[in-house]
Amino acid sequence: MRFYGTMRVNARGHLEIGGVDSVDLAKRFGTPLYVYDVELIRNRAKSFLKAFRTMGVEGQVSYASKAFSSIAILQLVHQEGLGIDVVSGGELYTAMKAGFPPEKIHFHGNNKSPEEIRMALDYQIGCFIVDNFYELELLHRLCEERSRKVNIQIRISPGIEAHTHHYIITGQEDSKFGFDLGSGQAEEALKRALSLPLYNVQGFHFHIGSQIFDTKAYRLAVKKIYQHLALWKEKYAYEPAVLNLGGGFGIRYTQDDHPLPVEKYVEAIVGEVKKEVEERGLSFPKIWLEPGRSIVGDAGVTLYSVGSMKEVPNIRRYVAVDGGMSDNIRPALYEAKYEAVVANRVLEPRDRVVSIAGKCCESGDMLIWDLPVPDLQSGDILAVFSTGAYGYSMASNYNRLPRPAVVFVENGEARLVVKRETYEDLVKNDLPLTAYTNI
Ligand SMILES: Cc1ncc(COP(=O)(O)O)c(C=O)c1O
Ligand SMILES: N[C@@H](CCCC[NH3+])C(=O)O
Repeated sequence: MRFYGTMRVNARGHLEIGGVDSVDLAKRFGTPLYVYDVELIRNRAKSFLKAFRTMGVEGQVSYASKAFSSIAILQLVHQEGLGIDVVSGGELYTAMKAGFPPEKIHFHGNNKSPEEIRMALDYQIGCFIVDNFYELELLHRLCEERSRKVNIQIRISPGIEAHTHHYIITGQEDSKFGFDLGSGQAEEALKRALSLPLYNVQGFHFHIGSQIFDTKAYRLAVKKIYQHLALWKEKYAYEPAVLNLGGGFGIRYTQDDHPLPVEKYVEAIVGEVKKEVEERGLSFPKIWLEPGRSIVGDAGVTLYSVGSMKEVPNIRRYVAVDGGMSDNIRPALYEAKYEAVVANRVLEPRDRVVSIAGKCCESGDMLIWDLPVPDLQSGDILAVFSTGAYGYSMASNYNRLPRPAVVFVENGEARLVVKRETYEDLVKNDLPLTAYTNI
């Protein structure tokens, strides 16, 4: 097992994160528990910003808050100088509750409701990423209603298939997101947007997918869009002030993943844009990125307590933990792979192989197949790595399991940032049959 960030093994042979013993964390806050290495999050945010500075270009880095949204994480990324992207009224509300400056928020989504749009207009957020013709008209109508002019970016689907799980590619032609580039939809969207007086068309956005390990698809997408930008300058005298390339930068879940340092993505993207604008005599736009997973993904670790075990003779040993698909749906949804250690016995030889089952009533609720471990006992603490992105944010109350607590650790201190849900939380919106029939 390769440790990273502030993780290490302490003198008790326990996994330590942010200078705090993870076994103590499990005792103090209970399990399952999401633990975030704050220093690692800060460093990831800094690396993106530094990469732009090193390249000598203006960049905006907006954390994709769908990866993990809570008041504390948004305050943390704000401290580090990032903007954010939100995709729903709920994410926007969380950002406003966190005191996030509205001008540094931009709003994504392929089906923003009129209520969500009005809310964003009233908060005076920085930019709307317009996804489709319906929204192009709707947003403008609501701008008229509120007498407000807004910044927009046009989301393009560039027709690129990035090499990743087919559920998380988004830039291909046959996609629910954005205006298709090849068929002329994107041009039509630009033409219409330019004719609408309450729009300031900042530029274009694309996001080609998630958990991408090379720079090829980004470079290709830049190349593709510039073929059109040169033409659009001639036809509409329009050049984008912003080119937003979304997120998608891969992280390490297991030893088979070999992510690039974030600087490499920034270098490749900036390099490609520079080449294109120089060749075509266009002006250099401000480049925006929207990393989610690469900011918080490997900074998150989930701690579970080991409970029951079952041996299927000559086949497999199942070890069940006190969480599962309710706090991490990714193995069931994407066949996502994870690595883990026994946090209270990290240095012991890992001479057994077991499969880690969740506690939900689904055969598919398996967190890790074939994990090497020491001889496990009920009560051991299992630490699953790289759960920081799309773990808590995709958690559910399936089987009426309360969602875990979330703790930030830094410099030897632990801070509770999301309370564990209670059974009372689970029923607080339920109404008895009598109330229901009276509505
Ligand atoms: C529009 C957009 N931007 C940014 C992201 C963040 O992606 P990632 O977490 O892979 O960096 C996503 C999610 O895939 C997205 O849909
Ligand atoms: N939720 C996904 C990725 C999709 C991101 C949102 N466009 C994951 O866990 O990997």
